[in-house]
Amino acid sequence: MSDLKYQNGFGNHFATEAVPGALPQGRNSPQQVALGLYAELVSGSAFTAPRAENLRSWLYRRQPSVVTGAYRPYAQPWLKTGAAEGQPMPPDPLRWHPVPIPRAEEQALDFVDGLRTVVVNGDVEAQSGMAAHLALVNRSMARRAFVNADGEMLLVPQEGALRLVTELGVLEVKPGEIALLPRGIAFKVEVQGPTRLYVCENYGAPFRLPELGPIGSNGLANPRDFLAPVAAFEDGEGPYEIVKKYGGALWRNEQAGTPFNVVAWHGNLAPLKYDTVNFMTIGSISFDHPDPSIFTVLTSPSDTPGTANCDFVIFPPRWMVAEDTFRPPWYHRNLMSEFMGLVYGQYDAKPEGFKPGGMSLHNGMVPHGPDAEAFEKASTAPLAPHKLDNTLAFMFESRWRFRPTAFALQEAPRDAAYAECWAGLGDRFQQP
Ligand SMILES: O=C(O)Cc1cc(O)ccc1O
Ligand SMILES: [Fe+2]
Repeated sequence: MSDLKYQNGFGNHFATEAVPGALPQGRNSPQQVALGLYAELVSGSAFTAPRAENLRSWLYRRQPSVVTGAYRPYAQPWLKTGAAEGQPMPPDPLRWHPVPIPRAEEQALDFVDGLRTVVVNGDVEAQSGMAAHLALVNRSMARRAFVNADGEMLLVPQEGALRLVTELGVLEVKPGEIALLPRGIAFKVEVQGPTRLYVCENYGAPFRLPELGPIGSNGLANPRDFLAPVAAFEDGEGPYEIVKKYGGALWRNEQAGTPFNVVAWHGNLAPLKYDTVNFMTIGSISFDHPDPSIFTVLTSPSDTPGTANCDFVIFPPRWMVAEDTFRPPWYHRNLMSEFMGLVYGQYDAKPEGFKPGGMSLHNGMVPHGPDAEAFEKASTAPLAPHKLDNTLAFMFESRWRFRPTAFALQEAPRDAAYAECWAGLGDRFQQP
């Protein structure tokens, strides 16, 4: 990893130039931009969105993005979009073991070709819903960029580090960190070896920090820990391939030069990275297991208050101190649908069966909770303060039911015996 520079602060209005004097001062679109650059505005919201939700950045670049070729369809049969491309969903809990990362000699996969959609919901044309993908990657993108006009992408690396070259600069992320790439911003993914990541593709309202209510003005994910890149552009000759996701399909074209030609930019629409070690967890210091919403890092609201299009929730290392309390999650059924992954370590509700790199799906109103072994242990454990350490699980939680893809049901290593993990929960009623 190199010593990249970053700018701090979720939602900040950043200003950065890779060459001194490139950024216009006092106006956005002077008659002539310095250094022969072109001005280009990228909006992540309607122009008229309320100030608190308005997202846009000004890019000063060597050529504007209109200088490109015509698009033709690009085949990526594993990439699916919206509920319509999912399979019928049984009302069962589902779980998968880690999907192996193919060896580069067997099947070379970059980020675009390595995407495997696991679950989908919503409708991309209605700007609502999301997909959870895996990306199984063993090769860097070289003169190829990806642009997702269908949604913003939240990357959760699980194995292997990523170098993300974006129009707005370079970010490096490793397991334990996440990256948020705004809709429509070109990026490419460089890897160092076999790499697995979870990806949330959010068709809905952009992710933002959750309201804190009575928690107050600090805590959970603090804004200053989100890092944006500084302006950087690449040199190098030769054509570039642009792969664009647009309307649920992939398209490709060739253009003469690199899209990573932005010499300066300013604004609040920017890729971000965040290290989950900076998440300030809050939990019970008296009794009872709180709702997992206390672990929300980012939320994409829907048009119903408090009922998210998608919440990104983490289960990081933390102390368990609650008295006279069954400390793991309770048994439950929820309106919301829960897709989970495990970056590393053990998850307290499923210490053995849920593997790092694996996935689980508990859709709306599907009962779930600790497996029989976890129940037994937690029901009899001494309630001394206990650190859940070396662990990071996460959840993409959505108001819309997820549909698994054909890949998830037929290709991925599904744990066919998942439901048996609860079979040992016998009737223990003691009639007085
Ligand atoms: O089901 C799960 O494992 C996720 C979850 C965790 C928790 O602490 C409370 C509720 C919940 O859905
Ligand atoms: Fe749950």
